[in-house]
Amino acid sequence: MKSTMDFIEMKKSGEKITMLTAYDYPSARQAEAAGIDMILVGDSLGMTVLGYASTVEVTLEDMIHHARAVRRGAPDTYIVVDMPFGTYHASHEEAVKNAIRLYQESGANAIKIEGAHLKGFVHHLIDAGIPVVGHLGLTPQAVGLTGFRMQASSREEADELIETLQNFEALGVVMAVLEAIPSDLAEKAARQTQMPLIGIGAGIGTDGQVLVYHDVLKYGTGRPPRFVKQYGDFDKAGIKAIGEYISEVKDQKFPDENTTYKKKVYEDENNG
Ligand SMILES: Nc1nc(=O)c2c([nH]1)NC[C@@H]1CN(c3ccc(C(=O)N[C@@H](CCC(=O)O)C(=O)O)cc3)CN21
Ligand SMILES: CC(C)C(=O)C(=O)O
Ligand SMILES: [Mg+2]
Repeated sequence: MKSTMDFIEMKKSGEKITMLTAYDYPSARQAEAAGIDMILVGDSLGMTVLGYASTVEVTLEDMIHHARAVRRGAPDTYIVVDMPFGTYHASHEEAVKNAIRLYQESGANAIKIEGAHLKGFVHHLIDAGIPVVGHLGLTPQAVGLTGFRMQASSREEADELIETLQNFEALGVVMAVLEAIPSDLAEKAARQTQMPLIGIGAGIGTDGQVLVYHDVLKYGTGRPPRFVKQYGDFDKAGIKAIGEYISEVKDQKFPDENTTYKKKVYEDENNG
C-alpha cells in the first residue's frame, strides 16, 4: 500500500497521482485491480448510489458503512474518506470526536474535510495522529450557498485559496483536493506548496486527478459536470444484459441445461 510519504515523493518526481471514488466492495475491487494510487470514499455516494439531490443528507454512519465495504474490496489501497455535512461545524469538540470516530471505524488511511473552517481544529486531529486531507474550491456540502458552480474565479478569492492552502500546509494537512476552479489558479497553487494537490475540474496543473466512479463508467448518472470524461458505458452494458435476461425468461430459453440441477428425485414415480 502507498503511504502519505509516497504521494509527496510522486509530487516531487512529477508522476501524476490517480484517485477514483469507490463506494462499495465491487467498485473498490475494480479500482485496486486497475492499479489506482488512492481511493476516495466520497460523500458523493449520497448522489451516485443513494439518489439524493446533494451530499447534504449523508450521515457519518453512511460514510462508515460504505468505507468498510470499500476497505474489504481494496485491502491494499490507500483510502481517504469524506467527513459528511453537519459533523464538523457545531463545535470543534464535536468535530474532533466525529473525525476520530470516522477514522477509527472506517478503516480509511486519511479523512477529508471541506472548506477553510478546518483550520480551527485540524491541530487536534494531527495531535491524535490522523492524516487529514483538505478540500477547497467548489465544496459541494455548501451547495445551498454556492450552487454546483466554478469557484475562486476572482483575484481576491484565488489569493485567499492559496493563502488557505499555505495555512493548511503549516498546520500539517497532508494533501488537498481542489474542485472546479480556474486551471491557472490550480497550477499556481500546486507550485506554491509541497502538499500534493489533487484536482477535479482544476485542469492539468495539479499533482493528480480525482473523478467519481459512476462518472468515469457512465453508470446511473444524469448529465455530468463539464470536467467529467466518461471512459466506459456501464448503463448501456447493464441495460443490454438485463434486457437479454428478460427476453430469455419470457422465451423460455433460460434456465437451460447448464443452469439446471437435473438429479432425479422422483425416478420411481410415473408421470411425476
Ligand atoms: N456524479 C457526481 N460527480 C461529481 O463530480 C460530484 C457528484 N456526483 N456529487 C458531489 C459533487 C457535486 N459536483 C458537481 C455537480 C454538478 C456540477 C455541474 O453540473 N456543473 C455544471 C455547471 C453548473 C452551473 O454553472 O450552474 C458544469 O457544466 O460543469 C459540478 C459539480 C461534483 N461532485
Ligand atoms: C468529488 C470528490 C472530490 C468528493 O469529494 C466526493 O466524491 O465526494
Ligand atoms: Mg466529497
